[in-house]
Amino acid sequence: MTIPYPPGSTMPAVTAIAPPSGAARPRLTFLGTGYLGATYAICFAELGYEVLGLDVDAVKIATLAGGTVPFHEPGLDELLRKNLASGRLRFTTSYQEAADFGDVHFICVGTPQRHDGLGADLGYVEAAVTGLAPYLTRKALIVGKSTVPVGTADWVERIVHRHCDPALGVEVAWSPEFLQEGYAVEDVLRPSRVVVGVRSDWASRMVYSAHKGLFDLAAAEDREVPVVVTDYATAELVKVAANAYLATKISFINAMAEVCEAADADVTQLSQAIGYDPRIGHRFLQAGIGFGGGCLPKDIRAFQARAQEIGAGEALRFLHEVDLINQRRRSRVVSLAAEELGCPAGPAGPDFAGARIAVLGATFKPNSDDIRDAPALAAAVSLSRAGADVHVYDPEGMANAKTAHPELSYAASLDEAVQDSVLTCVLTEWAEFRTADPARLGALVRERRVIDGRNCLDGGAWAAAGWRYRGMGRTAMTPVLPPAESRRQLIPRPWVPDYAM
Ligand SMILES: NC(=O)C1=CN([C@@H]2O[C@H](COP(=O)(O)OP(=O)(O)OC[C@H]3O[C@@H](n4cnc5c(N)ncnc54)[C@H](O)[C@@H]3O)[C@@H](O)[C@H]2O)C=CC1
Ligand SMILES: O=C(O)[C@H]1O[C@H](OP(=O)(O)OP(=O)(O)OC[C@H]2O[C@@H](n3ccc(=O)[nH]c3=O)[C@H](O)[C@@H]2O)[C@H](O)[C@@H](O)[C@@H]1O
Repeated sequence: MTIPYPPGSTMPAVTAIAPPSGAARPRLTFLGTGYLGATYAICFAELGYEVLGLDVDAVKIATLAGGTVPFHEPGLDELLRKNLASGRLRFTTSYQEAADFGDVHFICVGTPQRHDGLGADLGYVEAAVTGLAPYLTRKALIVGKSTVPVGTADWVERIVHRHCDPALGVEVAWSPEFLQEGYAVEDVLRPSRVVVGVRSDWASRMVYSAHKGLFDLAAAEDREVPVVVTDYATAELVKVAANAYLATKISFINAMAEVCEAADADVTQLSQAIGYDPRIGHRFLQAGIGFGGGCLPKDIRAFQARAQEIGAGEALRFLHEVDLINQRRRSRVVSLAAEELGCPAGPAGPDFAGARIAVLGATFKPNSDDIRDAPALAAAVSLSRAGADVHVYDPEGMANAKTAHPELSYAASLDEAVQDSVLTCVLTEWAEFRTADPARLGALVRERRVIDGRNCLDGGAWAAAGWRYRGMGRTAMTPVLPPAESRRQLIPRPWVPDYAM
C-alpha cells in the first residue's frame, strides 16, 4: 500500500492536517529514557510538544526529573533544565499515567544481544507494550523506535490487540532512529531523514503530527527533511541495513589496514586518497581499533540471525567477516603492544609480566560516556589478563568503566595514567589525548612508546619528542586531517607530474 506523505496529498504543504485528537499537537510519551528515549523526550519538548518520559528505572527517572541527564551527551543537560522549567517535560515510572497522557507512545527501550550471543532480546519491547496497553482507554498510536529484527512490528501489533480493547482501535507504526551518540541533540533536531512504516492513513497522519515540530524547524531554516513512508518490514530493515553498511565500511578500511601492515603502506593516506572519490567519501573510513558501542556490533549479529531465520542467511554471510575483521583489530593492539615490549609469547599468548601500560580511553568513542562493547576497554582487559599492570583513564567514561570492570586500575588524570608507564596506548580519540603535548608527557613516562589505536595523533610530533610511535596500519607520520583541511594542505599548488619537474 502506498500512503502519500503528507497524508492525502503529494504536496509538501501540511497546514490542513490536524491531529485526530483535535489538539494542536499530539502529546508524546517516550517509553525507555536511556540514550535514545531521554534525548528524544528532551528534544521534542524543546520543539514545543508536551512530553512524558517513562522508565522502569526509578533512579534514572528521579535523576532526569531533578534536572540531570544520567549520561554524557553534549548540550542535553541545558535543554533538559530549560524544558523542565517550561512545564512541557515530565518524567514518570507509571504506565497508567503514560496511557492517560499520551496520544503517541514511542517505544525506546533497549534491544540488546541475547545471551545466546546472536539474535536481539525483545523482552524489553514486550514488557513496555504489555505494560502500557492494558491502561489505554482511547485510540492511540504506538510507534517503535528501538532497533529490532524484521517482523517485530507485526508481533507488537498482535500483542497490542491481545492486551487492548479492540474497540479502541489502537494502532502501531515503526520509525527507526539513526542518531549518533555525541551528536544526538543535533541528529534528533535535524535528522538526515525520517523513516516510518505504517498501515493506515490515520497512523500516517499521527506520525506526521508527532514530527511536525521537526518539519517546522527545517522550514524555518530553509532545509528539508526527507521522509520515507513505507511498510513495517522495510522500515525495520532500513535501520539494520544502515548500521550494517556503516560497520562494513569501517571493517573494509580496517581490512585495508591489515594489508597495509603487510605491504609496509599507510592506510591513513590510502583512506584519504580513496575518500576523495565522491562515490566513496571520507566519512567512516577511519582505520584503527575498530567499531564498538551499544549498536553496530549487536545489530550486525542480530541482522544475521534474523536473516538466517527467514531463509536469507547466505545474503549476509559477509557480515560475519565484517565482525571478524573488527575483532582482529582489538587483538592487533595487544600483539602490537607485545611486539613493542618484546614480551615472550606463552602458550596462551604474550606474557606482559607486570609491564605498566597506560590505556587512554575507555568509551567506545569520544564525546560519550558509553562503554558498551568499547574496543578500548576490551583491549585493556586483554592486556591486564595477559599480565600487564594496566592504568586506564577516560575523560567521561570512568564511572561506567569502573562498574563494568572493577578489576582494572583507574587513574584520576591523563598524567597519572602515563606516570612511569613503559607503553602508552591511545584507544579513544578524545581531544584531550589528541592535543596532549608529547614532550610534557615524555617527562612522566618511564619509556616513550606510544600505540595510536585510532591513528589520531601527529606521529611526527610524537617522534620529534623522542617517542617510538606505532599507528594501526600506518607508516607515515603525517597528521590525519579532516578532508577539507587535507585538501588545502595537499593541493597548495597546481599538480606537476614527476616527469615535468
Ligand atoms: N543509543 C543510540 O545512540 C541509539 C540506540 N538505538 C536503539 O534504541 C534502543 C534503545 O537504545 P539505548 O537508548 O541506547 O538503550 P539504553 O539501555 O540506554 O536505554 C533503554 C532504557 O529502557 C529502559 N527500560 C527497560 N525496560 C523498560 C520497560 N519495560 N519500560 C520502560 N522502560 C524500560 C531501561 O531502564 C533503559 O533506561 C535500542 O534498540 C538501540 O539499538 C537506535 C539509534 C541510536
Ligand atoms: O543504531 C545506533 O545506535 C547508531 O549506531 C551508530 O552510532 P554510534 O553507535 O553512536 O556511533 P558511531 O559514530 O557510528 O561509531 C561507532 C563505532 O565505530 C567506530 N568508528 C567510526 C567511524 C570510523 O571511521 N571508524 C571507526 O572505527 C567508532 O569509534 C565507534 O566505536 C550509527 O552511526 C548511528 O547512525 C546509529 O543510529
